Parts: sequence; structure tokens; C-alpha cells
Amino acid sequence: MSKEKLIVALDVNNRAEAMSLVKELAGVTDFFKVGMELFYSEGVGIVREIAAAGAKVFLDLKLHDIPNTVGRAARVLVRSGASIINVHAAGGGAMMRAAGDSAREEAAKLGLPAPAVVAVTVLTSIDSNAFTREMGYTGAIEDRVRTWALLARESGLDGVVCSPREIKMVRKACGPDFKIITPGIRPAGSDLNDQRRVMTPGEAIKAGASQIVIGRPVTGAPDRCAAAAAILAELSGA
Ligand SMILES: O=C(O)c1cc(=O)[nH]c(=O)n1[C@@H]1O[C@H](COP(=O)(O)O)[C@@H](O)[C@H]1O
Repeated sequence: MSKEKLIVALDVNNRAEAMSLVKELAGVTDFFKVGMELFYSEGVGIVREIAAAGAKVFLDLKLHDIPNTVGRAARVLVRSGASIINVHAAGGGAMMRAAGDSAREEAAKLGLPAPAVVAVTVLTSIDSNAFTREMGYTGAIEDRVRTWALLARESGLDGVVCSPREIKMVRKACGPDFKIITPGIRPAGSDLNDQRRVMTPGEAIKAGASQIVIGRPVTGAPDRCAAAAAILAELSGA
């Protein structure tokens, strides 16, 4: 099982803690997610520092704005050294196309590897009750995820972020090469926290996830390395 299947979310607000996690987990995973908290605290330097330490970075800023604004931001993020960047599918097809096209163009211009550009669909913290009653969406979450996944693919993006519950449906709709990155991962018996559409690491890989994203069950564990190693072992056994 490639350790790249496991992405650990560095949801911390300082480089010292982030880099100690990167070093501590080096033997178990070399793929880390930098989200808003760490990026707004430390800036693009933290992405470069993690990459310089030999690890890969999923830079999770969920770009969501008009096509011009997102396209220009995607160009800037190419220079960060991130291997994956994300946008929010709710921004529509023109925005997603602007993100993917701009990232590829800028990478070619700079002679850098283009990051994979994926679209976040329905957040894993949203359950069907919140989706329909509170947010006023009609239809099932799965239908919305399918629509946005197909739109992301049509817009030239590399994949989606969705919950493990939608993996099989997206795989069927978007084909074998489409990246399906799933947070909402909880080892059996662990606290859900604010996650609502979840699966265990083994279930998600068996369902066909390209990569899984996990944060608190690792970063909040007494022995973070052991927690990550146990997840990797579960992925290998799946
Ligand atoms: O885009 C993401 O990474 C993301 C999308 C989503 O739908 N759900 C979700 O949890 N995430 C991120 O994945 C990570 C999950 O963290 P834990 O709940 O601590 O495992 C967090 O950093 C979230 O920001």
C-alpha cells in the first residue's frame, strides 16, 4: 500500500508544531494537508518548508470566487510547491475551468509541475438533515455530489473531495482515473467530532478512494506516530 494514500491534516496554527508533526510522521506518511489555519498563520513559507523536507502538500484553501479571481489565485499557488490545490465546486464550471487551466498554464510557463486541482463537493460535516432542512437543497446529497463531480470533470479538473459515502457513485460516474480524496475518515470507535458522513480508513480504501485525509484521530492521539501507523496498516490490509 503506497503511503501516499494517507494524507494527514496539519490543523495547527504554528510552524513549530506543523514541522514537528511532519518529522515525527516521516516514516509513516509523506503527504500532509495545509489548511486555512496554518496557511493564514504562517503563509506560503510553510508549504515550501514541508516540501523542502521531502514531503508532499495538499494545500486546502477551497478557492471560491469569480473565475478571474480564482484563476489568478491558482497561478500564485502553483509557485507554492503544493502537489494538490482545491476549489469549491459551488463556484461553478467556469470557475473550475479557470482554476485548472490557469494552474496548468502557469506551471508550464515556470517549468514547474502542475498541482492536481480538485473540487470540494458537499462538506463531510453536512448530514442530510442539514442539507435539506437547514440549507434548503432539494434532492439527496449524493445527487448534488454527482452533479458537481461530473461538472468538475467536464471543467478539466483532476478530481473531487467528497465523503467516503459517495466514493462508489463518483467512481462509477467519473471513471477510474478521477481522483477521489475523502476526509470524513474515522478509525472504528473514534470520536466523530464534527464529521457526519464518515467511514473507517479500510472501508474508504475498499470503496475506491484515491487518498484519505485524516486529522484529529492522528494529531490528537497520545502517540501520533502509532496512530498514523495503525491507520496505514489498516489501509494495507484493506
Ligand atoms: O477539503 C478538505 O480537506 C475537507 C473537506 C471536507 O468536506 N471535510 C473535511 O473535513 N475537510 C478537511 O479534512 C480535515 C479533516 O480533519 P479531521 O476531522 O480532524 O480528520 C480537516 O482539515 C478539514 O478541513
